[in-house]
Order: sequence, then C-alpha cells, then structure tokens
Amino acid sequence: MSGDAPNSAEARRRTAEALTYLPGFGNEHSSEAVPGALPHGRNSPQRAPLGLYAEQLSGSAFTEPRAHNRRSWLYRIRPSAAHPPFTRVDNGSVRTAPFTESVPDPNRLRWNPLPEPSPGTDFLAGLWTLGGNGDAAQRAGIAVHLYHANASMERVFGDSDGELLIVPERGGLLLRTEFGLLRVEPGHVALVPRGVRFRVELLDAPGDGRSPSARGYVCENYGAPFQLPDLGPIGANGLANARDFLAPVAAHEDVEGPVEVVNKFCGNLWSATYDHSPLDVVAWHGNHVPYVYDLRRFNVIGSISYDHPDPSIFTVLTSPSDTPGLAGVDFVVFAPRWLVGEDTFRPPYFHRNVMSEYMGLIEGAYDAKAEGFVPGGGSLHNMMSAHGPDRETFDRASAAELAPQRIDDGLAFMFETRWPVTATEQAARAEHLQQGYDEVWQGLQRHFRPVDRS
Ligand SMILES: O=C(O)Cc1cc(O)ccc1O
Ligand SMILES: [Fe+2]
Repeated sequence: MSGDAPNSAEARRRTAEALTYLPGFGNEHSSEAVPGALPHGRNSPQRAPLGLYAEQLSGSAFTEPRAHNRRSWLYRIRPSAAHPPFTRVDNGSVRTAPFTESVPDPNRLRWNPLPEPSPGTDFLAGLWTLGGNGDAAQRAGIAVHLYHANASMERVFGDSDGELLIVPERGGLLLRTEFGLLRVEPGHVALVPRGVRFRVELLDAPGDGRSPSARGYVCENYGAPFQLPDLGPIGANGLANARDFLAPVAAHEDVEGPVEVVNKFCGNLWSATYDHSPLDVVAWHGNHVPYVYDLRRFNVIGSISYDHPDPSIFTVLTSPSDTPGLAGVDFVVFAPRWLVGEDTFRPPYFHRNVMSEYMGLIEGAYDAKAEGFVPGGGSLHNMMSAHGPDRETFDRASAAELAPQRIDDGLAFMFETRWPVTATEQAARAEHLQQGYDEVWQGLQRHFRPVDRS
C-alpha cells in the first residue's frame, strides 16, 4: 500500500482497476454491498433489511410493454425524498432543446477541440452544448455536448431530462453512481440512465503526465432509452454483444454531511445541499442501470464482396422512435476493421442523407478525411447536406490498389439523428469552429469523358 490520500487520482486509479461488474445489457441485475441488504421474494417488505429504505426508480411508464419496461429497486440509507428544496443555479454552458438561439444551418460545420478549461473545472462546469434537436420536455430529441474538465466533481449530478451517453476522448473517468462504480477510459462509453445520480472523478490528475485534462463527448438522449439494434439477417450474434455491457456492483457512500446535488430539469440546473450523500444505495435490483462498454469489443461486420455498406451496419445502440427503423438517434462506431471490397471505392461515399450526422473522433484518423478532423473535434452534416470523402481521400482511394487493407489507426463515432441539429449560439460563434471547411471538397477534378475509353 502506498500512502496516497484516499481521494487522490492514484487511489482512484487503483480503485478503478480493481472493479468488478455484472455483465449483460438489459438484464435484470441485482447486487448488494452488504450481505443481506437485498430483500428476497418481495420488493417492498414491511421493513427493508438492515434498516434500509426501499425506493423504486422508474425509467419507463409503469404500463409500458414488458420488453420496454425499465425500473430498479434501490435499498438505501435514506430515501431520495429526504432533501431540501432545489433552487436555480447558473446553467453554465449547458443548453437544452428546443434550440431556438440560432437557426438550423444547412452548411457543413466542423470544430476543433474545446479550449483548455480554467483551473478547477469539473465535468458539469466543463459541459458545453454544441447543439441538438427535439424538446426535452416532450422527451424527444438529443443534445450533443462536449466536456473538458481538469477537476473531479465533489457535487453529485442527475439528469431528469434524459440518459447520458458519455464518450471519453482523453483521460479516464471514475463514475461513482447510485448503483456503484464504473471505470470509463477513452475507447469506452458509459451510459447513465435518466435520473441516476452520479459523480465524475478524474482518473488522471492534471500534471501527472498521463493526461493534462479529461475531454470527451456526451449524447444526451431525451427520447426512448438506447437499446441494442435488432440484428435481422445478421443472426443471433454480432455488432455490440449484450454480454460486453457491464453494470456496476453496489457500492454505497455512507457520508453524513453537506453534499451538493445538481438536478438538470427541463433545461435548467437546480441545486440542493443534502445533509448526506445520495450515493447511499447499499443494494439494488432491476434493469434501469448504468453500463460501461468497450468499443473495441464491437464486432464489426462489413462487405466481403463489393461496395461500401451504409454505416447503420456499425450501430452500437439505437433510440427508436414510433416509426420502425427511424431512430431518434443511433450511436455508431467506426472501429478497426478490414476493407476487402473488390472494384469498390472503399471509404465513405459521397452522399446526402435525410438523417443528420454529428461525428467525433476518439483516436487517430477517420478514413473519409485526410486532415482537419481531429481527436476531440467534431463535424456536423445536417439533413440533406452534401458530404463525403475530402478531395485528398477521393483521389487516393480512386487510385489505390485494392489489396486487403486493415484500418486500425482510428476510432470515430457518429450520433445520427432523425431531426436536424441546431447549433447553439456558443457553437455557431466559437473560435474553435473551423473556417473554410467547405474547401476540403474544392478542387475535385472533372473526370467526365462522354466516351469511356478505359
Ligand atoms: O459521413 C460520414 O462520414 C458517415 C458515414 C460513413 C459511411 O461509411 C457511410 C455514410 C456516412 O454518412
Ligand atoms: Fe455522412
């Protein structure tokens, strides 16, 4: 044992590395941190074990079909109801749908990474909304946020407006949630259900040489909770496998003393100072639970004959809408894979899409863009806006010798949504918005020959 302070980054990293998990997306999980804390045979005994309070947390209406029904039972030191009034606090750089500050823009937009945060910026203070769609109060649509933090949260956060898909790009995170702890490194994603309270701590202390700060992306999904996509003719296995999603085991925080709890509710941040930690759940069971998933576990499926398949083949999670096949948002990953298509233009094709595409880069490079699309940055190609390979990529891929090729130098992702994404004012005016993005498609030569002599 070293003499590190209990809440030092080093101590957190040791804790995170020793974590155990419960596998299986959508499972009916259960866990107890203290033997005997979880009641058996009923959810709500007259007196819950060990003097705990029983509480149900619902993520779906009570009456939704069983396949979509989500709830967990929490056995906690104090019920969540034991709190003082919430009062409004500054929303910082967090914005919420409906996004009315600016008009939706048909132009292709691309951003560099967020600038450095000022010292002492925690995950919530470092959360910066790029844009989104829908209406949080109608429980439809998404927000795209980025975060850039250099301090661990001391306060606790819960989002009443939607679930949070957290995509770290730089710096590992330790999520202390009501359900237990998750270690989330770049290349992993965490999914925190609507309303679940959690604290984000940094695994790498600024200045320890590992990572100067923690950076990443967040899809806040106001709509139907993310689920695994149907596999259709792919069969019973493939893409993201359910067993690779890991839920935490119960780990309670028994803290009597002031803890600030921030609740995002219909677009505003509200704060209350509790006289105890709300992360005091000693046992729980249910299916409304957080997960961590390692994107490198994604089973990439693609063409082994010809043509470039549509990127829906790379869907990790989907938030369905009332129209079959039309997602509120799909989360798609471009993971390392082989390209073997014969007589095929192998990178993403030129296209115009009724869906709107926000893309981010976790590591390396993306095969449609030779430069300018950088880790921590992002691009927005809204409904029907024309995009695809940049000039350099087009020229290279049109001339390439089509030997089998492994793409293993990058990890990119996309939030693809049925509604156009309106940028916030801060995103539309940001210094890190790239000027001249259109130029990547300038200079594409005319090659047309009315008589083909090839
Ligand atoms: O625009 C993009 O880079 C995303 C994308 C990738 C792909 O392989 C096919 C279509 C598509 O929109
Ligand atoms: Fe696209």
